[in-house]
Amino acid sequence: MAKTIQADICVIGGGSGGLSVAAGASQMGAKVVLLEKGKMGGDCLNYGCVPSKALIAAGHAADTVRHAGKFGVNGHEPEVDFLGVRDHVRGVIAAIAPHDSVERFEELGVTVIEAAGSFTGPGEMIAGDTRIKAKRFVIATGSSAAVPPIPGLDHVPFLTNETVFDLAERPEHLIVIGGGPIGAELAQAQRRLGARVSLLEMFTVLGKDDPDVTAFARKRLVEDGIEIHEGIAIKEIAQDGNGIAVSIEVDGKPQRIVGSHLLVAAGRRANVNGLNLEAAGVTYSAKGIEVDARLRTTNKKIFAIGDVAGGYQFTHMAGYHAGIVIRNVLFKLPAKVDYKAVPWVTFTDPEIAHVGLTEAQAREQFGDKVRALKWSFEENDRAQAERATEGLVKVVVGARGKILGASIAGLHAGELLQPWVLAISQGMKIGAMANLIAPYPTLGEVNKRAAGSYYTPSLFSERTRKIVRFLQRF
Ligand SMILES: Cc1cc2nc3c(=O)[nH]c(=O)nc-3n(C[C@H](O)[C@H](O)[C@H](O)COP(=O)(O)OP(=O)(O)OC[C@H]3O[C@@H](n4cnc5c(N)ncnc54)[C@H](O)[C@@H]3O)c2cc1C
Ligand SMILES: NC(=O)c1ccc[n+]([C@@H]2O[C@H](COP(=O)([O-])OP(=O)(O)OC[C@H]3O[C@@H](n4cnc5c(N)ncnc54)[C@H](O)[C@@H]3O)[C@@H](O)[C@H]2O)c1
Repeated sequence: MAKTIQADICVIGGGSGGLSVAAGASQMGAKVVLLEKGKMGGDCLNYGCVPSKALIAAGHAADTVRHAGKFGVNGHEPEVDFLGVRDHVRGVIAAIAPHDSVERFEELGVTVIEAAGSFTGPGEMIAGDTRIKAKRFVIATGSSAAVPPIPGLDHVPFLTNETVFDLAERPEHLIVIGGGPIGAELAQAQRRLGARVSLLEMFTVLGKDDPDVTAFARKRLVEDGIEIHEGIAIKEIAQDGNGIAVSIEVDGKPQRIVGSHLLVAAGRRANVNGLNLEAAGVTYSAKGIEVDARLRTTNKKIFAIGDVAGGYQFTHMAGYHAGIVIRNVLFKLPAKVDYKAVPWVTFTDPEIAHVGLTEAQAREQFGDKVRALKWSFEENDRAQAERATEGLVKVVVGARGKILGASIAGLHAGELLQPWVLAISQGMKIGAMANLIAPYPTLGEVNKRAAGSYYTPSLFSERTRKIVRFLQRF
């Protein structure tokens, strides 16, 4: 017979979103139950951001050795110990894991149940042998790799983000399906660690970002030796001896690529299976759980946050959602999401970072009032010293210099983006960035210079010259 617990909030899923709600709500005095069916920390810690960034760091180390010659330092082809790389990735996860552990959450006063939750009605669910009745539920069950319906894919072994970080040896030839952030980041890391890599993308690599900036990442992926096949259709996948054969069509012509390993990174699907959402009156579609601007589902006592809510699928958005839910549930405030300053970074080398509107989106909304300001990393002294001159800041401004969006390609683009996130969230104008004193020599000067270029046409015009000449008479 199941025992019953009463709670103020029951959180389903101990990943980026669920842990933030549970920790916050419990420390603010609510009685919280947290259900986790897998590993605490969710995708980000165990199968996502953390292992991917650790693998990228290993790839970067290999690349630094390989190309050290440009600094006059003995550069050579590095020897990569793949087991050592795997240990490094596991070590990084282990260093962060205590922060997300059952022990820490129980110390914070959260009741953690390590079992899958399933609704049995609009206000209760069952997890293992426990029935939970709660005033509010927060569904934070995340997403998993979507497996495209390609003939033959279900008959061959393939890797996803849940298994790729367990590889104990270098893949001889890794075929990656999907050129989004997961595909591009992992393709480059694996290539730099010595694998041959083929990247297959039905549209364009990193197609969600501004092509002016993604061009820099794409160029480097090619220079690294990744074989990119864009605009292709995958017709069939089959076992070929010990390898895997992928038949593709490029401009109507068939081609066959045989690799040793296959990684599927073709988008995500929301984790709703087994939740029995029908019993709770929660509506969902293939995109995820339907939510309103307060992140309430069709059952107003049940919220959905993070990847399962189907919008921006980033750890920082799951964290942002958690804050909105806490304000709604604990403080009874009608807090709503505001997506005007959502940043994201793809951790290829060079990094690609974006916030706000792209130039195309801004022109669609504001027509020819929009100006795009660009500044190249080549003009930055620090980038020259670091030999990292391949990069660009592109800022989109509207009427009276209002900052609408920014995209950056280049070394540390993710760090360089942050002032633009603040500027857009605070509704600032371009003059604010143009007038700040940027320390020399920093990469951050590119932001000031891009902003300053807004004034170039009027500052160096014939009209200004006439005014200056006139004023010099006195
Ligand atoms: C390879 C990769 C790299 C990424 N890199 C980045 C990055 O650099 N930056 C970034 O911002 N984002 C990145 N992401 C995205 C990021 O991982 C997700 O956006 C984030 O983890 C979403 O958090 P969440 O809380 O919604 O879900 P998750 O963190 O996935 O947590 C969901 C949890 O719910 C549990 N669960 C599911 N169903 C149930 C159930 N019925 N009962 C109990 N528990 C359940 C799962 O076991 C899981 O632990 C990356 C993703 C991948 C795959
Ligand atoms: N740095 C980061 O912040 C980061 C890193 C990794 C993942 N993520 C998050 O995870 C999400 C999922 O990443 P993702 O890369 O899997 O998804 P995605 O949807 O961004 O990209 C998937 C790509 O696969 C392609 N594709 C789909 N089916 C295909 C097929 N049959 N053949 C060839 N190509 C196909 C799509 O055209 C698309 O370009 C991202 O959108 C992002 O929200 C973030």
